[in-house]
Amino acid sequence: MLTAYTSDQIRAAEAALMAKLPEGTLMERAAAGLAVVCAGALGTVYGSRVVVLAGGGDNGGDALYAGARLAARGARVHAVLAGARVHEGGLAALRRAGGRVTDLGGAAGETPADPAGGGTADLARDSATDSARGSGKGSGQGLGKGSVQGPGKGSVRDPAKGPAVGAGVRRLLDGADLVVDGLVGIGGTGALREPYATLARLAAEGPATVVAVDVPSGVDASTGRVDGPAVRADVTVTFGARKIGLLADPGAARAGRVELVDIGLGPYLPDPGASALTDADVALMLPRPGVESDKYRRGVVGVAAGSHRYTGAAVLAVGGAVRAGAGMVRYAGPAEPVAQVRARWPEVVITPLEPGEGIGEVGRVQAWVLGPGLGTGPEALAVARSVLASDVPVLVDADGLTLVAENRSLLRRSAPVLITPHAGELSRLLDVPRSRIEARRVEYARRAADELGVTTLLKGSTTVVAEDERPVRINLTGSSWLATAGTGDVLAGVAGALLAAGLGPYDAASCAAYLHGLAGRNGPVSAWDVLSGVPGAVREVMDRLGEDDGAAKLER
Ligand SMILES: NC(=O)C1=CN([C@@H]2O[C@H](COP(=O)(O)OP(=O)(O)OC[C@H]3O[C@@H](n4cnc5c(N)ncnc54)[C@H](O)[C@@H]3O)[C@@H](O)[C@H]2O)[C@@H](O)CC1
Ligand SMILES: [K+]
Repeated sequence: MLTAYTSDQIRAAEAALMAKLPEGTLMERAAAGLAVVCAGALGTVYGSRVVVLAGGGDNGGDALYAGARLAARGARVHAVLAGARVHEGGLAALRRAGGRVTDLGGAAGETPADPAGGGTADLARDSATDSARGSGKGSGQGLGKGSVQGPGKGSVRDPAKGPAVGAGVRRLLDGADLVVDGLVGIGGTGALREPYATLARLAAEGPATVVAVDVPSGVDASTGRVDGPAVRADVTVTFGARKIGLLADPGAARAGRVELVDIGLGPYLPDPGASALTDADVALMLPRPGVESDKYRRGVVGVAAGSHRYTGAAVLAVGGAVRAGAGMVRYAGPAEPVAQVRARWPEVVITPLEPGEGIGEVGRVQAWVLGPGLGTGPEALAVARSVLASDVPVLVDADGLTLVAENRSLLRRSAPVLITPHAGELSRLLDVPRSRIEARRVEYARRAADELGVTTLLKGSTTVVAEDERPVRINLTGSSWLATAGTGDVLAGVAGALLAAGLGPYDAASCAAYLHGLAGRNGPVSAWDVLSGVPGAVREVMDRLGEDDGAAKLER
Protein backbone atom coordinates (compact mmCIF):
# COMPACT_ATOMS: atom_id res chain seq x y z
CA MET A 1 0.00 0.00 0.00
CA LEU A 2 1.38 3.38 -0.93
CA THR A 3 0.53 6.16 1.45
CA ALA A 4 0.26 9.90 0.90
CA TYR A 5 -0.21 12.89 3.16
CA THR A 6 -1.31 16.51 3.25
CA SER A 7 1.16 19.34 3.78
CA ASP A 8 -0.08 19.84 7.33
CA GLN A 9 0.48 16.20 8.18
CA ILE A 10 4.01 16.36 6.79
CA ARG A 11 4.78 19.58 8.63
CA ALA A 12 3.63 18.16 11.94
CA ALA A 13 5.76 15.05 11.47
CA GLU A 14 8.76 17.13 10.42
CA ALA A 15 8.42 19.33 13.48
CA ALA A 16 8.37 16.31 15.78
CA LEU A 17 11.42 14.79 14.11
CA MET A 18 13.30 18.07 13.85
CA ALA A 19 12.97 18.63 17.59
CA LYS A 20 15.20 15.58 18.10
CA LEU A 21 17.87 16.39 15.57
CA PRO A 22 20.55 19.04 15.17
CA GLU A 23 19.34 22.00 13.13
CA GLY A 24 19.63 21.51 9.41
CA THR A 25 19.81 17.71 9.51
CA LEU A 26 16.58 17.20 7.61
CA MET A 27 17.48 19.63 4.89
CA GLU A 28 20.85 17.98 4.58
CA ARG A 29 19.19 14.61 4.10
CA ALA A 30 16.72 16.06 1.64
CA ALA A 31 19.40 17.82 -0.40
CA ALA A 32 21.61 14.74 -0.47
CA GLY A 33 18.77 12.62 -1.83
CA LEU A 34 17.81 15.30 -4.31
CA ALA A 35 21.36 15.60 -5.61
CA VAL A 36 21.57 11.84 -6.14
CA VAL A 37 18.42 11.85 -8.27
CA CYS A 38 19.62 14.91 -10.21
CA ALA A 39 22.94 13.20 -10.88
CA GLY A 40 21.09 10.13 -12.09
CA ALA A 41 18.96 12.25 -14.41
CA LEU A 42 22.07 13.94 -15.80
CA GLY A 43 24.04 10.78 -16.37
CA THR A 44 27.31 12.66 -16.45
CA VAL A 45 27.49 15.38 -13.82
CA TYR A 46 30.87 16.85 -14.70
CA GLY A 47 30.49 19.69 -17.16
CA SER A 48 26.69 19.52 -17.25
CA ARG A 49 24.66 22.72 -17.16
CA VAL A 50 22.28 22.97 -14.24
CA VAL A 51 19.90 25.82 -13.45
CA VAL A 52 18.50 25.99 -9.93
CA LEU A 53 15.27 27.98 -9.61
CA ALA A 54 15.40 28.99 -5.98
CA GLY A 55 12.33 30.38 -4.26
CA GLY A 56 12.51 32.18 -0.96
CA GLY A 57 11.58 29.30 1.36
CA ASP A 58 13.13 26.04 2.45
CA ASN A 59 12.20 24.47 -0.87
CA GLY A 60 14.67 26.89 -2.41
CA GLY A 61 17.12 25.91 0.34
CA ASP A 62 16.93 22.24 -0.64
CA ALA A 63 17.52 23.17 -4.27
CA LEU A 64 20.53 25.38 -3.47
CA TYR A 65 22.18 22.74 -1.28
CA ALA A 66 21.63 20.11 -3.96
CA GLY A 67 23.02 22.56 -6.52
CA ALA A 68 26.09 22.92 -4.31
CA ARG A 69 26.58 19.15 -4.30
CA LEU A 70 26.33 19.03 -8.09
CA ALA A 71 28.73 21.97 -8.44
CA ALA A 72 31.19 20.16 -6.20
CA ARG A 73 31.07 17.28 -8.68
CA GLY A 74 31.92 19.56 -11.56
CA ALA A 75 28.50 20.63 -12.82
CA ARG A 76 28.18 24.23 -14.02
CA VAL A 77 25.43 25.34 -11.69
CA HIS A 78 23.58 28.60 -12.03
CA ALA A 79 21.03 29.59 -9.40
CA VAL A 80 18.26 32.03 -10.23
CA LEU A 81 17.10 33.72 -7.05
CA ALA A 82 13.40 34.17 -7.63
CA GLY A 83 12.06 35.16 -4.24
CA ALA A 84 12.05 38.26 -2.11
CA ARG A 85 14.06 36.12 0.30
CA VAL A 86 16.74 33.56 -0.17
CA HIS A 87 17.84 30.64 1.95
CA GLU A 88 21.11 31.99 3.24
CA GLY A 89 22.76 28.70 4.17
CA GLY A 90 21.93 27.16 0.82
CA LEU A 91 23.21 30.18 -1.01
CA ALA A 92 26.46 30.20 0.90
CA ALA A 93 26.96 26.50 0.23
CA LEU A 94 26.39 26.98 -3.48
CA ARG A 95 28.87 29.82 -3.61
CA ARG A 96 31.47 27.83 -1.72
CA ALA A 97 31.09 25.01 -4.21
CA GLY A 98 31.66 27.38 -7.10
CA GLY A 99 28.07 27.78 -8.26
CA ARG A 100 26.97 30.99 -9.88
CA VAL A 101 24.09 33.13 -8.76
CA THR A 102 21.96 35.46 -10.78
CA ASP A 103 18.95 37.64 -10.26
CA LEU A 104 15.88 37.52 -12.42
CA GLY A 105 17.25 39.75 -15.09
CA GLY A 106 20.10 37.33 -15.58
CA ALA A 107 22.48 39.89 -14.14
CA ALA A 108 25.24 39.26 -11.60
CA GLY A 109 28.29 39.41 -13.75
CA GLU A 110 27.49 36.19 -15.55
CA THR A 111 27.60 35.78 -19.25
CA PRO A 112 24.41 33.82 -19.78
CA ALA A 113 25.40 32.82 -23.28
CA ASP A 114 28.41 31.15 -21.70
CA PRO A 115 27.21 29.82 -18.38
CA ALA A 116 30.20 27.52 -18.26
CA GLY A 117 32.52 30.05 -16.75
CA GLY A 118 32.60 28.01 -13.56
CA GLY A 119 32.47 29.41 -10.09
CA THR A 120 33.78 32.90 -10.59
CA ALA A 121 30.55 34.85 -10.43
CA ASP A 122 30.85 38.23 -8.85
CA LEU A 123 28.19 37.62 -6.25
CA ALA A 124 28.74 41.00 -4.67
CA ARG A 125 26.81 42.34 -7.63
CA ASP A 126 23.79 40.22 -6.86
CA SER A 127 21.54 42.36 -4.76
CA ALA A 128 19.68 39.58 -3.01
CA THR A 129 22.92 37.94 -2.05
CA ASP A 130 24.35 41.10 -0.65
CA SER A 131 21.49 41.85 1.62
CA ALA A 132 21.16 38.24 2.65
CA ARG A 133 24.72 38.18 3.80
CA GLY A 134 24.46 41.54 5.45
CA SER A 135 21.27 40.97 7.36
CA GLY A 136 22.88 39.11 10.18
CA LYS A 137 19.91 36.72 10.43
CA GLY A 138 20.15 33.01 9.89
CA SER A 139 23.24 30.94 10.37
CA GLY A 140 25.01 31.77 7.16
CA GLN A 141 26.97 28.61 7.73
CA GLY A 142 26.09 24.99 7.44
CA LEU A 143 22.56 23.82 6.88
CA GLY A 144 20.49 26.35 8.76
CA LYS A 145 16.72 26.56 8.34
CA GLY A 146 16.54 30.35 8.37
CA SER A 147 15.56 32.37 5.35
CA VAL A 148 16.52 35.98 5.38
CA GLN A 149 15.01 39.01 3.75
CA GLY A 150 16.81 40.02 0.61
CA PRO A 151 15.34 43.28 -0.64
CA GLY A 152 18.55 44.55 -2.16
CA LYS A 153 19.79 48.05 -2.81
CA GLY A 154 16.79 49.75 -1.32
CA SER A 155 14.34 48.17 -3.76
CA VAL A 156 11.92 45.84 -2.04
CA ARG A 157 10.79 43.11 -4.37
CA ASP A 158 7.02 42.90 -4.45
CA PRO A 159 6.24 39.20 -4.30
CA ALA A 160 2.80 39.83 -5.77
CA LYS A 161 4.24 41.28 -8.97
CA GLY A 162 7.95 40.63 -8.83
CA PRO A 163 10.49 41.79 -11.32
CA ALA A 164 10.22 40.68 -14.91
CA VAL A 165 12.14 37.60 -15.96
CA GLY A 166 14.89 38.82 -18.25
CA ALA A 167 16.29 37.43 -21.46
CA GLY A 168 19.39 36.28 -19.59
CA VAL A 169 17.39 33.86 -17.47
CA ARG A 170 15.50 32.64 -20.51
CA ARG A 171 18.78 31.89 -22.24
CA LEU A 172 20.04 30.07 -19.18
CA LEU A 173 16.96 27.88 -19.15
CA ASP A 174 17.22 27.24 -22.88
CA GLY A 175 20.83 26.16 -22.51
CA ALA A 176 20.38 23.96 -19.43
CA ASP A 177 20.63 20.19 -19.28
CA LEU A 178 18.77 20.11 -15.98
CA VAL A 179 16.47 22.54 -14.21
CA VAL A 180 15.91 22.07 -10.49
CA ASP A 181 12.56 23.50 -9.48
CA GLY A 182 12.96 24.83 -5.96
CA LEU A 183 10.44 27.64 -6.25
CA VAL A 184 7.84 26.41 -3.76
CA GLY A 185 7.16 23.16 -1.98
CA ILE A 186 4.64 22.34 0.71
CA GLY A 187 4.61 26.01 1.72
CA GLY A 188 2.93 27.04 -1.54
CA THR A 189 -0.53 28.56 -1.33
CA GLY A 190 -2.84 29.27 -4.25
CA ALA A 191 -1.85 29.98 -7.83
CA LEU A 192 1.82 30.81 -8.43
CA ARG A 193 2.48 34.51 -8.26
CA GLU A 194 4.98 36.32 -10.47
CA PRO A 195 7.80 35.91 -11.14
CA TYR A 196 7.41 32.25 -10.16
CA ALA A 197 4.57 31.74 -12.63
CA THR A 198 6.73 32.86 -15.55
CA LEU A 199 9.67 30.78 -14.40
CA ALA A 200 7.45 27.71 -14.06
CA ARG A 201 6.15 28.25 -17.58
CA LEU A 202 9.64 28.75 -19.02
CA ALA A 203 10.92 25.63 -17.29
CA ALA A 204 8.01 23.65 -18.68
CA GLU A 205 8.58 24.95 -22.20
CA GLY A 206 12.36 24.59 -22.20
CA PRO A 207 14.38 21.61 -23.42
CA ALA A 208 15.98 20.66 -20.09
CA THR A 209 15.06 17.74 -17.88
CA VAL A 210 13.11 19.18 -14.97
CA VAL A 211 13.49 17.81 -11.45
CA ALA A 212 10.94 19.22 -9.02
CA VAL A 213 11.88 19.57 -5.38
CA ASP A 214 9.26 17.98 -3.10
CA VAL A 215 6.34 18.98 -5.38
CA PRO A 216 6.20 20.66 -8.77
CA SER A 217 5.75 24.36 -8.04
CA GLY A 218 2.18 25.39 -8.77
CA VAL A 219 0.72 22.05 -7.64
CA ASP A 220 -1.11 22.05 -4.33
CA ALA A 221 0.74 19.41 -2.34
CA SER A 222 -2.29 18.37 -0.29
CA THR A 223 -4.80 17.88 -3.08
CA GLY A 224 -3.16 17.98 -6.51
CA ARG A 225 -5.01 21.16 -7.33
CA VAL A 226 -3.47 23.35 -10.05
CA ASP A 227 -4.87 26.85 -10.22
CA GLY A 228 -2.57 28.38 -12.83
CA PRO A 229 0.85 27.84 -14.36
CA ALA A 230 2.75 24.96 -12.81
CA VAL A 231 6.06 23.28 -13.37
CA ARG A 232 5.87 20.13 -15.47
CA ALA A 233 8.51 17.85 -14.02
CA ASP A 234 10.14 14.77 -15.45
CA VAL A 235 10.94 13.63 -11.93
CA THR A 236 9.71 14.85 -8.56
CA VAL A 237 11.93 14.13 -5.57
CA THR A 238 9.71 14.18 -2.54
CA PHE A 239 10.91 14.08 1.05
CA GLY A 240 9.81 11.97 3.96
CA ALA A 241 6.51 10.77 2.48
CA ARG A 242 4.47 11.15 -0.67
CA LYS A 243 2.16 14.14 -0.87
CA ILE A 244 -1.40 13.51 -2.02
CA GLY A 245 -0.97 16.06 -4.82
CA LEU A 246 1.66 13.86 -6.43
CA LEU A 247 -0.75 10.96 -6.85
CA ALA A 248 -3.95 12.77 -7.82
CA ASP A 249 -4.52 14.69 -11.02
CA PRO A 250 -4.07 17.34 -12.17
CA GLY A 251 -1.00 17.46 -9.93
CA ALA A 252 0.06 13.88 -10.69
CA ALA A 253 0.31 14.68 -14.39
CA ARG A 254 2.80 17.45 -13.52
CA ALA A 255 4.94 15.34 -11.23
CA GLY A 256 6.40 12.83 -13.67
CA ARG A 257 8.15 9.96 -11.91
CA VAL A 258 8.02 10.34 -8.14
CA GLU A 259 11.15 9.47 -6.14
CA LEU A 260 10.73 9.25 -2.40
CA VAL A 261 13.73 10.24 -0.26
CA ASP A 262 13.65 8.87 3.25
CA ILE A 263 14.52 11.57 5.78
CA GLY A 264 13.45 9.55 8.82
CA LEU A 265 9.88 10.82 9.04
CA GLY A 266 8.28 7.37 9.22
CA PRO A 267 7.73 7.03 12.98
CA TYR A 268 6.19 10.49 13.18
CA LEU A 269 3.66 10.15 10.38
CA PRO A 270 -0.04 9.97 11.30
CA ASP A 271 -2.61 7.87 9.46
CA PRO A 272 -2.30 8.85 5.81
CA GLY A 273 -4.69 11.24 4.11
CA ALA A 274 -4.65 9.04 1.02
CA SER A 275 -3.44 5.66 -0.10
CA ALA A 276 -2.98 3.75 -3.31
CA LEU A 277 -3.30 0.02 -3.78
CA THR A 278 -0.62 -2.19 -5.25
CA ASP A 279 -0.98 -5.58 -6.96
CA ALA A 280 -0.36 -7.34 -3.66
CA ASP A 281 -3.03 -5.35 -1.82
CA VAL A 282 -5.62 -6.11 -4.47
CA ALA A 283 -4.69 -9.76 -4.58
CA LEU A 284 -5.13 -10.07 -0.83
CA MET A 285 -8.54 -8.43 -0.95
CA LEU A 286 -9.95 -10.28 -3.94
CA PRO A 287 -12.09 -13.24 -3.06
CA ARG A 288 -10.59 -16.58 -4.07
CA PRO A 289 -13.02 -19.40 -4.56
CA GLY A 290 -12.26 -22.33 -2.26
CA VAL A 291 -13.47 -25.91 -2.18
CA GLU A 292 -16.58 -24.87 -0.28
CA SER A 293 -17.56 -22.14 -2.72
CA ASP A 294 -20.83 -22.20 -4.54
CA LYS A 295 -22.47 -19.55 -6.63
CA TYR A 296 -24.16 -17.96 -3.63
CA ARG A 297 -21.02 -17.78 -1.56
CA ARG A 298 -19.15 -16.24 -4.46
CA GLY A 299 -21.87 -13.64 -4.75
CA VAL A 300 -24.94 -12.99 -6.85
CA VAL A 301 -24.99 -9.65 -8.63
CA GLY A 302 -28.23 -8.05 -9.78
CA VAL A 303 -27.93 -5.70 -12.74
CA ALA A 304 -30.71 -3.19 -13.39
CA ALA A 305 -29.50 -1.40 -16.47
CA GLY A 306 -30.31 -0.77 -20.13
CA SER A 307 -33.42 0.44 -21.86
CA HIS A 308 -34.99 0.03 -25.28
CA ARG A 309 -32.64 2.82 -26.48
CA TYR A 310 -29.50 1.77 -24.66
CA THR A 311 -29.01 -1.94 -24.86
CA GLY A 312 -25.20 -1.97 -24.96
CA ALA A 313 -24.83 -0.55 -21.46
CA ALA A 314 -26.71 -3.54 -20.08
CA VAL A 315 -24.54 -5.98 -22.03
CA LEU A 316 -21.34 -4.30 -20.82
CA ALA A 317 -22.36 -3.94 -17.16
CA VAL A 318 -23.51 -7.55 -17.03
CA GLY A 319 -20.29 -8.56 -18.75
CA GLY A 320 -18.16 -6.70 -16.23
CA ALA A 321 -19.80 -8.66 -13.43
CA VAL A 322 -19.55 -12.00 -15.25
CA ARG A 323 -15.89 -11.56 -16.14
CA ALA A 324 -14.87 -10.31 -12.71
CA GLY A 325 -15.87 -13.71 -11.35
CA ALA A 326 -19.36 -13.26 -9.90
CA GLY A 327 -20.96 -16.50 -8.70
CA MET A 328 -24.08 -15.59 -10.63
CA VAL A 329 -25.46 -12.55 -12.43
CA ARG A 330 -29.15 -11.75 -12.57
CA TYR A 331 -30.33 -9.24 -15.09
CA ALA A 332 -33.63 -7.36 -14.83
CA GLY A 333 -34.73 -5.06 -17.64
CA PRO A 334 -37.02 -4.40 -20.60
CA ALA A 335 -37.38 -6.60 -23.68
CA GLU A 336 -34.73 -5.05 -25.98
CA PRO A 337 -31.73 -5.28 -23.63
CA VAL A 338 -33.03 -8.64 -22.38
CA ALA A 339 -32.65 -10.01 -25.90
CA GLN A 340 -29.11 -8.62 -26.20
CA VAL A 341 -27.99 -9.82 -22.78
CA ARG A 342 -29.45 -13.26 -23.39
CA ALA A 343 -27.68 -13.51 -26.75
CA ARG A 344 -24.29 -12.48 -25.36
CA TRP A 345 -24.31 -13.91 -21.85
CA PRO A 346 -26.12 -17.26 -21.73
CA GLU A 347 -24.93 -17.78 -18.15
CA VAL A 348 -27.05 -14.87 -16.87
CA VAL A 349 -30.42 -15.42 -15.20
CA ILE A 350 -32.92 -13.00 -16.67
CA THR A 351 -36.05 -11.32 -15.35
CA PRO A 352 -37.86 -9.34 -18.07
CA LEU A 353 -39.57 -6.23 -16.70
CA GLU A 354 -42.78 -4.70 -18.03
CA PRO A 355 -42.75 -0.90 -18.51
CA GLY A 356 -43.22 0.79 -15.12
CA GLU A 357 -42.52 -2.38 -13.19
CA GLY A 358 -39.94 -2.52 -10.39
CA ILE A 359 -37.58 -5.43 -9.86
CA GLY A 360 -40.03 -7.34 -7.67
CA GLU A 361 -39.14 -10.92 -6.78
CA VAL A 362 -36.04 -11.66 -8.84
CA GLY A 363 -34.55 -14.15 -6.40
CA ARG A 364 -31.51 -13.87 -4.18
CA VAL A 365 -29.15 -10.98 -4.93
CA GLN A 366 -26.22 -9.85 -2.75
CA ALA A 367 -25.55 -6.52 -4.46
CA TRP A 368 -27.13 -4.46 -7.23
CA VAL A 369 -25.68 -2.45 -10.08
CA LEU A 370 -28.18 0.24 -10.97
CA GLY A 371 -28.17 2.73 -13.77
CA PRO A 372 -26.05 2.21 -16.91
CA GLY A 373 -28.27 3.02 -19.90
CA LEU A 374 -31.37 2.85 -17.68
CA GLY A 375 -32.91 6.10 -18.91
CA THR A 376 -34.24 8.82 -16.68
CA GLY A 377 -38.00 8.68 -17.25
CA PRO A 378 -40.75 7.34 -14.96
CA GLU A 379 -40.07 3.73 -15.92
CA ALA A 380 -36.43 4.04 -14.96
CA LEU A 381 -37.43 5.77 -11.74
CA ALA A 382 -39.69 2.85 -10.82
CA VAL A 383 -36.76 0.46 -11.27
CA ALA A 384 -34.42 2.71 -9.27
CA ARG A 385 -36.92 2.96 -6.42
CA SER A 386 -37.36 -0.75 -6.21
CA VAL A 387 -33.63 -1.50 -6.30
CA LEU A 388 -32.80 1.11 -3.67
CA ALA A 389 -35.62 -0.22 -1.48
CA SER A 390 -33.74 -3.53 -1.18
CA ASP A 391 -31.55 -4.23 1.83
CA VAL A 392 -28.34 -5.08 -0.01
CA PRO A 393 -25.50 -2.81 -1.22
CA VAL A 394 -26.31 -0.86 -4.38
CA LEU A 395 -23.88 0.65 -6.86
CA VAL A 396 -25.44 3.66 -8.61
CA ASP A 397 -23.97 4.73 -11.94
CA ALA A 398 -24.81 6.82 -15.02
CA ASP A 399 -28.58 7.39 -15.43
CA GLY A 400 -29.04 6.08 -11.92
CA LEU A 401 -27.04 9.10 -10.75
CA THR A 402 -29.27 11.49 -12.66
CA LEU A 403 -32.28 9.88 -11.00
CA VAL A 404 -30.88 10.16 -7.50
CA ALA A 405 -29.74 13.74 -8.16
CA GLU A 406 -33.41 14.56 -8.70
CA ASN A 407 -34.66 12.30 -5.91
CA ARG A 408 -32.13 12.57 -3.10
CA SER A 409 -34.35 10.75 -0.65
CA LEU A 410 -33.65 7.54 -2.59
CA LEU A 411 -30.17 7.54 -1.08
CA ARG A 412 -31.55 7.30 2.44
CA ARG A 413 -31.21 3.62 3.14
CA SER A 414 -29.43 1.50 5.69
CA ALA A 415 -27.45 -0.75 3.33
CA PRO A 416 -24.38 0.77 1.63
CA VAL A 417 -24.52 2.89 -1.52
CA LEU A 418 -21.55 3.22 -3.85
CA ILE A 419 -21.83 5.95 -6.46
CA THR A 420 -19.52 5.95 -9.49
CA PRO A 421 -19.83 9.37 -11.16
CA HIS A 422 -17.50 11.11 -13.57
CA ALA A 423 -16.96 14.82 -12.98
CA GLY A 424 -20.01 15.82 -15.05
CA GLU A 425 -22.32 13.54 -13.11
CA LEU A 426 -20.89 14.66 -9.81
CA SER A 427 -21.36 18.26 -10.86
CA ARG A 428 -25.10 17.60 -11.12
CA LEU A 429 -25.16 15.80 -7.80
CA LEU A 430 -23.31 18.53 -5.92
CA ASP A 431 -24.38 21.50 -8.03
CA VAL A 432 -20.76 22.52 -8.58
CA PRO A 433 -19.21 23.33 -12.00
CA ARG A 434 -17.57 20.37 -13.67
CA SER A 435 -14.29 22.23 -14.23
CA ARG A 436 -14.02 22.89 -10.53
CA ILE A 437 -14.45 19.21 -9.74
CA GLU A 438 -11.85 18.26 -12.34
CA ALA A 439 -9.35 20.66 -10.79
CA ARG A 440 -10.06 19.39 -7.24
CA ARG A 441 -10.86 15.75 -7.58
CA VAL A 442 -9.83 14.61 -4.11
CA GLU A 443 -11.72 17.39 -2.37
CA TYR A 444 -14.94 16.80 -4.25
CA ALA A 445 -14.87 13.03 -3.96
CA ARG A 446 -14.64 13.56 -0.21
CA ARG A 447 -17.36 16.15 -0.25
CA ALA A 448 -19.72 13.86 -2.16
CA ALA A 449 -19.11 11.08 0.34
CA ASP A 450 -19.77 13.45 3.24
CA GLU A 451 -22.78 15.27 1.88
CA LEU A 452 -24.54 12.29 0.37
CA GLY A 453 -23.56 9.74 3.02
CA VAL A 454 -22.30 7.29 0.39
CA THR A 455 -19.03 5.81 -0.83
CA THR A 456 -17.89 7.75 -3.89
CA LEU A 457 -15.76 6.54 -6.76
CA LEU A 458 -15.00 9.60 -8.88
CA LYS A 459 -13.92 8.47 -12.34
CA GLY A 460 -11.54 10.38 -14.56
CA SER A 461 -7.89 11.10 -15.21
CA THR A 462 -7.21 9.91 -11.67
CA THR A 463 -9.95 7.78 -10.18
CA VAL A 464 -10.40 8.41 -6.47
CA VAL A 465 -12.52 6.62 -3.90
CA ALA A 466 -13.76 8.40 -0.78
CA GLU A 467 -15.68 7.10 2.22
CA ASP A 468 -16.18 8.72 5.60
CA GLU A 469 -12.91 9.59 7.33
CA ARG A 470 -10.91 6.88 5.62
CA PRO A 471 -7.89 7.81 3.49
CA VAL A 472 -8.94 8.65 -0.04
CA ARG A 473 -7.91 5.75 -2.28
CA ILE A 474 -6.18 6.97 -5.38
CA ASN A 475 -6.02 4.57 -8.29
CA LEU A 476 -2.68 4.35 -10.05
CA THR A 477 -3.51 1.91 -12.86
CA GLY A 478 -5.02 2.68 -16.23
CA SER A 479 -4.36 5.17 -18.96
CA SER A 480 -6.15 7.82 -20.97
CA TRP A 481 -7.19 5.09 -23.39
CA LEU A 482 -9.91 4.19 -20.92
CA ALA A 483 -11.74 7.41 -21.72
CA THR A 484 -13.96 5.74 -24.28
CA ALA A 485 -17.68 4.94 -24.40
CA GLY A 486 -18.85 2.01 -22.34
CA THR A 487 -15.83 1.52 -20.08
CA GLY A 488 -17.77 2.99 -17.16
CA ASP A 489 -20.45 0.32 -17.61
CA VAL A 490 -17.77 -2.36 -17.39
CA LEU A 491 -16.33 -0.79 -14.24
CA ALA A 492 -19.78 -0.78 -12.64
CA GLY A 493 -20.17 -4.48 -13.35
CA VAL A 494 -16.73 -5.33 -11.95
CA ALA A 495 -17.36 -3.34 -8.77
CA GLY A 496 -20.81 -4.93 -8.46
CA ALA A 497 -19.26 -8.41 -8.55
CA LEU A 498 -16.84 -7.47 -5.76
CA LEU A 499 -19.64 -5.97 -3.65
CA ALA A 500 -21.67 -9.14 -4.09
CA ALA A 501 -18.66 -11.20 -3.08
CA GLY A 502 -18.68 -9.41 0.26
CA LEU A 503 -16.11 -6.63 -0.11
CA GLY A 504 -17.16 -3.36 1.50
CA PRO A 505 -17.89 -0.55 -0.94
CA TYR A 506 -14.55 1.17 -0.28
CA ASP A 507 -12.51 -1.92 -1.12
CA ALA A 508 -14.84 -3.07 -3.89
CA ALA A 509 -14.60 0.32 -5.60
CA SER A 510 -10.84 0.66 -5.29
CA CYS A 511 -10.11 -2.93 -6.36
CA ALA A 512 -12.49 -2.59 -9.30
CA ALA A 513 -10.80 0.64 -10.43
CA TYR A 514 -7.43 -1.06 -10.13
CA LEU A 515 -8.41 -4.13 -12.19
CA HIS A 516 -10.27 -2.01 -14.74
CA GLY A 517 -7.16 0.15 -15.13
CA LEU A 518 -4.94 -2.88 -15.64
CA ALA A 519 -7.39 -4.32 -18.17
CA GLY A 520 -7.34 -1.08 -20.16
CA ARG A 521 -3.78 0.08 -19.80
CA ASN A 522 -2.58 -0.76 -23.30
CA GLY A 523 -4.50 1.23 -25.83
CA PRO A 524 -6.26 1.76 -27.99
CA VAL A 525 -9.01 -0.19 -26.25
CA SER A 526 -12.74 -0.49 -26.66
CA ALA A 527 -15.05 -1.17 -23.75
CA TRP A 528 -15.27 -4.72 -25.01
CA ASP A 529 -11.48 -5.05 -24.91
CA VAL A 530 -11.50 -3.86 -21.31
CA LEU A 531 -14.18 -6.38 -20.47
CA SER A 532 -12.15 -9.13 -22.07
CA GLY A 533 -9.04 -7.99 -20.20
CA VAL A 534 -10.60 -8.25 -16.74
CA PRO A 535 -9.94 -11.98 -16.11
CA GLY A 536 -6.32 -11.49 -17.18
CA ALA A 537 -5.98 -8.55 -14.81
CA VAL A 538 -7.35 -10.66 -11.94
CA ARG A 539 -4.89 -13.45 -12.76
CA GLU A 540 -2.02 -11.00 -13.04
CA VAL A 541 -2.46 -9.60 -9.53
CA MET A 542 -3.11 -13.06 -8.07
CA ASP A 543 0.06 -14.39 -9.70
CA ARG A 544 2.07 -11.52 -8.26
CA LEU A 545 0.92 -12.47 -4.80
CA GLY A 546 1.93 -16.05 -5.47
CA GLU A 547 5.45 -14.85 -6.28
CA ASP A 548 6.03 -12.66 -3.28
CA ASP A 549 3.33 -13.56 -0.85
CA GLY A 550 5.50 -13.03 2.21
CA ALA A 551 6.88 -9.69 1.10
CA ALA A 552 3.43 -8.42 0.28
CA LYS A 553 2.10 -9.33 3.68
CA LEU A 554 5.03 -7.67 5.37
CA GLU A 555 4.45 -4.53 3.33
CA ARG A 556 0.95 -4.29 4.64
N1 LIG B 1 10.30 21.38 7.28
C1 LIG B 1 11.33 20.54 7.15
O1 LIG B 1 11.83 19.99 8.09
C2 LIG B 1 11.86 20.25 5.83
C3 LIG B 1 11.45 20.98 4.75
N2 LIG B 1 11.97 20.75 3.57
C4 LIG B 1 11.67 21.62 2.45
O2 LIG B 1 10.98 22.76 2.85
C5 LIG B 1 9.84 22.95 2.04
C6 LIG B 1 8.87 23.79 2.77
O3 LIG B 1 9.52 25.01 3.02
P1 LIG B 1 8.76 26.33 3.45
O4 LIG B 1 7.85 26.05 4.55
O5 LIG B 1 9.80 27.36 3.66
O6 LIG B 1 7.85 26.66 2.22
P2 LIG B 1 8.19 26.68 0.66
O7 LIG B 1 9.60 26.91 0.40
O8 LIG B 1 7.53 25.51 0.07
O9 LIG B 1 7.34 27.93 0.20
C7 LIG B 1 7.36 29.13 0.91
C8 LIG B 1 7.80 30.26 0.03
O10 LIG B 1 7.03 30.31 -1.14
C9 LIG B 1 6.33 31.53 -1.25
N3 LIG B 1 5.05 31.22 -1.84
C10 LIG B 1 4.05 30.48 -1.31
N4 LIG B 1 3.04 30.36 -2.19
C11 LIG B 1 3.41 31.03 -3.30
C12 LIG B 1 2.77 31.28 -4.54
N5 LIG B 1 1.57 30.81 -4.81
N6 LIG B 1 3.44 32.01 -5.46
C13 LIG B 1 4.68 32.49 -5.20
N7 LIG B 1 5.31 32.30 -4.02
C14 LIG B 1 4.69 31.58 -3.09
C15 LIG B 1 6.28 32.08 0.14
O11 LIG B 1 6.17 33.48 0.11
C16 LIG B 1 7.61 31.61 0.71
O12 LIG B 1 8.66 32.43 0.28
C17 LIG B 1 9.42 21.57 1.68
O13 LIG B 1 8.61 21.50 0.55
C18 LIG B 1 10.76 20.92 1.46
O14 LIG B 1 11.23 21.19 0.15
C19 LIG B 1 13.03 19.79 3.38
O15 LIG B 1 14.24 20.50 3.54
C20 LIG B 1 12.97 18.67 4.35
C21 LIG B 1 12.85 19.15 5.73
K1 LIG C 1 9.18 22.77 -6.06
